[in-house]
Amino acid sequence: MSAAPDATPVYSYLGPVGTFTWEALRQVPEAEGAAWRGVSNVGEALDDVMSGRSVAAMIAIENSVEGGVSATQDALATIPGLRIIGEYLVPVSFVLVGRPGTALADVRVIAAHPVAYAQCRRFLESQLPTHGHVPAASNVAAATSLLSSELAEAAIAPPGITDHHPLQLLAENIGDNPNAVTRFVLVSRTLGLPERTGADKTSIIVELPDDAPGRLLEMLEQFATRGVNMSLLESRPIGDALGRYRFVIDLDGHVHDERVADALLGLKRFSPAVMFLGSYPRADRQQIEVVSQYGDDVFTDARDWLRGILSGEPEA
Ligand SMILES: O=C(O)C(=O)C[C@]1(C(=O)O)C=C[C@@H](O)C=C1
Repeated sequence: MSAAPDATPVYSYLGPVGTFTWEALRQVPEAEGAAWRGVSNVGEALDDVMSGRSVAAMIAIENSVEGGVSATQDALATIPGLRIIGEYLVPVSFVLVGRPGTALADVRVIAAHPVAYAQCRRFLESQLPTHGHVPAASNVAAATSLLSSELAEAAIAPPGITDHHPLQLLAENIGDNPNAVTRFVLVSRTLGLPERTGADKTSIIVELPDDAPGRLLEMLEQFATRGVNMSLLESRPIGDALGRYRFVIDLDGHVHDERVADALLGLKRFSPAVMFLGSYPRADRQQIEVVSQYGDDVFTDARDWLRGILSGEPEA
């Protein structure tokens, strides 16, 4: 799982070893026996994929407490050609660690990954109300920074960090929500569209044509009128002016499902910018229940009927 001989596929992930992103990559059977490249941020991971340095990258996309990871959503919206090919869930919990001999009362500054920091607010506000925060590239990087720098007295890290580094546990289970989960996606440019499994998700990013009243409803109607359920809808600023947003959307189903394909065609006619980010198996492998009126055969029958009319066949 380290240095890559020429033909060995490389997978990029937010390193170093032991991050939650590393945990997510351990769930990918194809990455076993491949070379793993630990990088410092999402941009670097995606750059590896775009340049061909790696076949795929694992990146965090959403946390159940903190919401969407904006760096990931914005990168996927602006880098064309990237495709999500898999989804993975990792339960996340956090500990506070310091250099040996440190007491909780000594802590003035905490090193932490911003997404981890945001998930530990309650503990920090009650136990260390006057602390400062230095951002770290990852949870493990936050912890190891204590060993090479005196910038912070403590770090937010994954449980188990003290098994691998000479650090002292200051507090356990400091996350606001004991059931917190982070959702990761495996992103590639070259590994093809995953097959339909019946338990799939499709991710897209959509812009509205203008800000006329009812445009958002018009976008949502594309799904409602085809029986397509949404499991995620988030807005992100486009960035060129105040009040302009793009929508990050997850749909139940695969682009090979007729109802999903038809909804995408409707969206494409309506929106000036639709980005297809991929169809891939859901992490929970839960089969999607499709109302019979939106089954594949209903769409193909309707198409056959129209084809008959166009070719002049008499109606049966
Ligand atoms: O620092 C890590 O361990 C990571 O894998 C990064 C990351 C993230 O980017 O959201 C992953 C899960 C946690 O929610 C906090 C941090």
